[in-house]
Amino acid sequence: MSKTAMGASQKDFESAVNQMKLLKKDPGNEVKLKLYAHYKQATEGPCNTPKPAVFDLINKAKWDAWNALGNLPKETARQNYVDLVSGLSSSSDSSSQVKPEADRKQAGYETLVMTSEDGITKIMLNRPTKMNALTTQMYQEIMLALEAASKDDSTITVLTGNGSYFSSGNDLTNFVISPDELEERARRGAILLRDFVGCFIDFPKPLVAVVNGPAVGISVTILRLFDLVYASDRATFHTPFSHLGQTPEACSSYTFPSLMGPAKAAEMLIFGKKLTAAEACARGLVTEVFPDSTFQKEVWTRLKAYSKLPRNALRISKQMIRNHEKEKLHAINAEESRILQERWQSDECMNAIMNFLSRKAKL
Ligand SMILES: CCCCC/C=C/C(=O)SCCNC(=O)CCNC(=O)[C@H](O)C(C)(C)COP(=O)(O)OP(=O)(O)OC[C@H]1O[C@@H](n2cnc3c(N)ncnc32)[C@H](O)[C@@H]1OP(=O)(O)O
Repeated sequence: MSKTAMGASQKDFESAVNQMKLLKKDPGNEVKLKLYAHYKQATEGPCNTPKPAVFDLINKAKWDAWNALGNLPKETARQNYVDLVSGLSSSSDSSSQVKPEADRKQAGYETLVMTSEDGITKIMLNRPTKMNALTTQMYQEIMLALEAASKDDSTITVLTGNGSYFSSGNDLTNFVISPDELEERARRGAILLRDFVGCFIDFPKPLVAVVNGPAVGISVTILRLFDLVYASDRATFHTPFSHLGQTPEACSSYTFPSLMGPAKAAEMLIFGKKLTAAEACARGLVTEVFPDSTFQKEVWTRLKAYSKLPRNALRISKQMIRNHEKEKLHAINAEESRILQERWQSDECMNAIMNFLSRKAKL
């Protein structure tokens, strides 16, 4: 769609609105909120409706997005809307050409980069501008990637993050839903969580976390299910569950007390104390800390050497260490997921999410 010196014409705008109706792929909540806000600004001007009630999550998120545009001129909003739709249409045009199943599986992941060389399969979380926050799609892709890695001929599997963060944990926009969807979404979220954590409990090969930067929430608790955790000295480890009206997951209600003792576990899991990499190492959550300046070089040199060790011996030793606890871990995982299903429907949790989304609270 061409721009004129005056920006998008009314005709361009109307055509973009129609194009949106034909879009095959859901562009995600974040883009939908931006489109909504620019549409309202282009057609009605600055936000002019009363702020919805705090528990009306979906309308509140829409109102916030529109209100955030302030006095943006209608013409600019119109142009932004047209640009947004045009970006979406071109990406969906290219992805709508149906690829053969085999090709799609190879090209595969939208939120991860998966590579395999020197006996190491690397799964890299790839949403660096969102601090690798974990969307529903990402949980699903990680499960698929782990399944593929468990069957490939690599010796070691590595999980790491692209950009400055390892991961900021669960993507809080997963919770932007209308109140009548809440119960069903919480139910599905609990199943997703149980299956996701289950993949780590059952993973058959040595699994290594290369923690390139800060880790939050589930990206911290899951670490106890890895065999090695290497951290940059820039990494921090933060589990602010109570602040979010939530409770521990990934078996951490059991693994953390048994790893560091109940008093230290309580400091992290109940009171949300953020640990430095050195503190996490002292508590046994991290295997070794490296200076950030040499982190990648040192870690990958080490892992390449380990990957040359006899593959079956590594795999069997890992299973011998882990098998004692497997059944117990699955039971704990199921119970933690059940409790979170209830928590996600609580006022405490909804308030905390709204505070983050309206930028009132950050960790
Ligand atoms: C179904 C399974 C559920 C499993 C249960 C799991 C529970 C958890 O993991 S609880 C932990 C949840 N995570 C958080 O509460 C972190 C929230 N994020 C933050 O507090 C901050 O973003 C930060 C401290 C991680 C980073 O702050 P800062 O360096 O100032 O960067 P920004 O806040 O500007 O972030 C850049 C960009 O990324 C978006 N983002 C970051 N983290 C998340 C997140 N967890 N969920 C959604 N979005 C996130 C942030 O909103 C910014 O986006 P834009 O404003 O669009 O640039």
